[in-house]
Amino acid sequence: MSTLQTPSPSHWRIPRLGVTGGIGSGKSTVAAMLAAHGATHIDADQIARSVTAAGGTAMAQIAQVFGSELIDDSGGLHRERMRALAFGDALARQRLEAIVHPLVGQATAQRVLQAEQAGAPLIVLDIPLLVESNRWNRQLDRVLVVDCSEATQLARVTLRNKLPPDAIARIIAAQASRSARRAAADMIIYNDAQDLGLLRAQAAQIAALFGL
Ligand SMILES: Nc1ncnc2c1ncn2[C@@H]1O[C@H](COP(=O)(O)OP(=O)(O)OP(=O)(O)O)[C@@H](O)[C@H]1O
Repeated sequence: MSTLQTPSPSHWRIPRLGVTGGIGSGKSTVAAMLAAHGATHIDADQIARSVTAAGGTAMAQIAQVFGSELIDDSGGLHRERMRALAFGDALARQRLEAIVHPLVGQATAQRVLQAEQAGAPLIVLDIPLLVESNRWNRQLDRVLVVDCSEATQLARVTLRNKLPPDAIARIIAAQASRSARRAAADMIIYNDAQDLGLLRAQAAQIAALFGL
């Protein structure tokens, strides 16, 4: 478990809760449940998709560095080629991340500011690669990890994305291990049950910890 950092009263601000977990763990579902209790949900994945959509802030740089090969017909990032590149060429992945991640960070910071100005009681940042990247640590007050077995991840992602098992296994292997994720957690929800009611009850307990 990481050390809890309580801001001093003079710097007191709206709490920021990072929610993370492996692919298919249920983090977006939990974040949406917390939003139903009144939290503002900021989705880093959705922000990453918007900066790499046609006209997105990352696209000019991506075209400059990678050429037209990574651009789809609409002018956005060609996701299928990007995935193939990212899994086959570590250097290319790093170059792409060096373009995209700072822009996601900036857009996220802007959304946080907007949520603070709007007086949100809790800001939930849904960040798939929170543990893999060390850029978020200092911006979060607490980290909630949604954890489940690889068998559960495989079953859920097979159902949702219709991806073959070996492709899902590759994604799981490229992400942080369960133990690394749990070591970064202040709170953990174990989400192996196929039961949204149970998950909702756990999310309600977390929301209550923040006074929601
Ligand atoms: N406890 C549960 N009971 C039933 N279905 C669940 C449960 N938890 C998650 N799911 C389902 O599993 C799928 C994956 O959940 P979700 O999208 O929240 O995961 P995620 O961690 O955000 O995944 P990704 O990283 O791929 O975006 C969804 O279809 C969701 O409805």
